[in-house]
Amino acid sequence: MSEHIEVDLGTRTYIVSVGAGLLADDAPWSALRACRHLLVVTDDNVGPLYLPALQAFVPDHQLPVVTIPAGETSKTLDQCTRVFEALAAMRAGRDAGIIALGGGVIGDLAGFAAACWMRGIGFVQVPTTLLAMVDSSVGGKTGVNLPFGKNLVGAFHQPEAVIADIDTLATLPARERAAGLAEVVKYGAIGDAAFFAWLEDHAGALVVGDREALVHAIATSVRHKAAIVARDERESGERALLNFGHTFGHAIETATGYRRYLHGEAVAIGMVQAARLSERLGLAPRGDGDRMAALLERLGLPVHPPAGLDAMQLLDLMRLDKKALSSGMRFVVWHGIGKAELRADIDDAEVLAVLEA
Ligand SMILES: NC(=O)c1ccc[n+]([C@@H]2O[C@H](COP(=O)([O-])OP(=O)(O)OC[C@H]3O[C@@H](n4cnc5c(N)ncnc54)[C@H](O)[C@@H]3O)[C@@H](O)[C@H]2O)c1
Ligand SMILES: O=C(O)C(=O)C[C@@H](O)[C@H](O)[C@H](O)COP(=O)(O)O
Ligand SMILES: [Zn+2]
Repeated sequence: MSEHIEVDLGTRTYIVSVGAGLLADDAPWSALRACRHLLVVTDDNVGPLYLPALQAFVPDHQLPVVTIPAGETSKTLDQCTRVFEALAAMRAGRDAGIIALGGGVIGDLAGFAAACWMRGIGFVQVPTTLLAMVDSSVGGKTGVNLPFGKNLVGAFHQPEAVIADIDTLATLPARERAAGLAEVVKYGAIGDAAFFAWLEDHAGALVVGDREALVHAIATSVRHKAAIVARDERESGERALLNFGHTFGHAIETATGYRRYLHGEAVAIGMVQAARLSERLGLAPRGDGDRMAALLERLGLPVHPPAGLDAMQLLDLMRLDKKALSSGMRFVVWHGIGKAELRADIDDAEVLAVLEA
């Protein structure tokens, strides 16, 4: 049984398919059927596991593949250049397409390469991590990191389709599953108190990778994201709520060289910091931050920032956040479980107090 969720963007509308066995049918191919050249981008964990399923559809020739070393430190312009070199070697034109097979690192990087090659070619997202299924494969934010900050070079470029085969989650390490659950908690925290309560009731099942619970969490998350993206594709307003916890989280990832924390782990810490900031400002009811931290901890996520990070350095990194305006930083503040708001009037001193706590 598969779920098909529409991301309604007019002529660029596409479907997110969530279900079992999708890699074994021709779903990733059908969206790119008109492409003269196809390139698969994957990483060195995912490729050996799931490339054979894609290759089965073209038994007569070897699929062109770029394999990136796994992990966040590969989300770079250098690795993106390898994709461009492969496209050039194939003599790929504007009718070429890319299949992004992997987690969010692969989806963001391959999507960015697709956005840039000849000013834009088609691509299909085939997410294989929970995080990529619930968040990164949907919505068209693509890009790479710089040492100065996360996703600083990027483009909005929507995929032609998203094929989330939940069978691939069977090989995903538990730590990676937990990282994906952080973004799932985010949807409940910013806009769906009933879903947040469901997550509290099903935390045990989610931690052990119960299929039914995961499918419900994925489909609910994708529905939330698809609806927000359809209303505000380019983050001129509401979409910024999806950045809850990310101003803090991205600064932590950057300050630790993209090595110490998975993105979802940094977001978990960042959401708790955003909750604490909101509590300090009297915006969130006291106790809701503790409730969120308790859920995240039960899901196996960190909720405290590491000791030894310099608060001023973090504040400086946060100033390069994409939500910032000439007037200063903007924060997604929290009004407690199920409600968040984008605000531009937050005093740096309050932020510093949270960073120093
Ligand atoms: N574009 C967006 O809207 C958006 C949203 C959220 C996160 N992101 C980005 O996504 C990235 C994080 O994505 P991620 O958490 O998927 O990380 P990731 O892509 O690094 O994948 C995590 C790890 O799991 C491995 N892996 C992937 N699928 C597997 C499978 N099925 N079985 C076994 N191993 C598997 C990978 O090789 C990697 O080591 C970050 O760069 C973040 O900034 C983007
Ligand atoms: O889709 C969005 O919009 C998000 O903000 C989702 C986030 O989970 C994701 O990490 C995103 O890549 C962050 O975007 P950025 O604009 O802050 O780089
Ligand atoms: Zn995120």
